[in-house]
Amino acid sequence: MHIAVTGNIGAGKTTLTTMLAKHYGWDAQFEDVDHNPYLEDFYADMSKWSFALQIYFLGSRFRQVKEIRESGKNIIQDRTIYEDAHIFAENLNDMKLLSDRDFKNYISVFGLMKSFVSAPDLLIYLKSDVPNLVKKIYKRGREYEASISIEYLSKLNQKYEKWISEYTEGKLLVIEVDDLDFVEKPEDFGFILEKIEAELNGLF
Ligand SMILES: Nc1ncnc2c1ncn2[C@@H]1O[C@H](COP(=O)(O)OP(=O)(O)O)[C@@H](O)[C@H]1O
Ligand SMILES: Nc1ncnc2c1ncn2[C@H]1C[C@H](O)[C@@H](COP(=O)(O)O)O1
Repeated sequence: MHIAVTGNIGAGKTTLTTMLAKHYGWDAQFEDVDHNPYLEDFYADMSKWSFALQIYFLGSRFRQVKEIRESGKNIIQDRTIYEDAHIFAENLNDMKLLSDRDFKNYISVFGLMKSFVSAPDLLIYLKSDVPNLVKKIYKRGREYEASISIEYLSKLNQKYEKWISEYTEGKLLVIEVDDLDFVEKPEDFGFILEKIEAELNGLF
């Protein structure tokens, strides 16, 4: 079984993925952030590094897709390949930080890869508003993310809302996380587990 956690930067994906993997004994797949050779440069100069970063994330995410297909294990994944294309690359193109020529090139490679990608059995969307995302990004304290603007996060949130409203590839669970503290409050984590189990009924 393949479960994926989706949502904007700082929504709580990595935290929830870690907690669910521990709770259910699933294997977890995380984003390539700490050893990412482009991320810090990207935040310093988005226009210069956007194409290189998108190609890097696409390759790294496709490697995960391949592992999920081949492993036969229960896997929970922190962010999907769809988000790279439909949220981040598209938004960078809208913001003129990724040229039309590079975006077309990227989308043509993504299109080829897409035919090998199966949607997760369950997609869990962590919905959060921009002020809360800012607070959580600040709490996490990655220095290079200090330059992330409200405008950038708002545009990403709009893309997420549109993408989720049109998502039909598999089961979808939307969790509004702004009033939940699943890190500190066991009852909030319990609330999320109940929702997941209701969706998974029939998949196990
Ligand atoms: N629901 C929550 N309540 C309180 N703190 C949270 C919550 N979700 C995430 N956090 C905190 O916010 C920060 C960012 O969370 P993280 O899981 O890294 O987000 P993401 O992977 O979506 O970018 C972390 O410091 C985490 O502990
Ligand atoms: N495809 C991407 N393009 C630009 N930036 C991306 C992409 N995928 C992830 N990121 C960034 C956003 C954050 O700074 C880090 C980690 O993501 P997070 O949502 O905090 O788990 O990578």
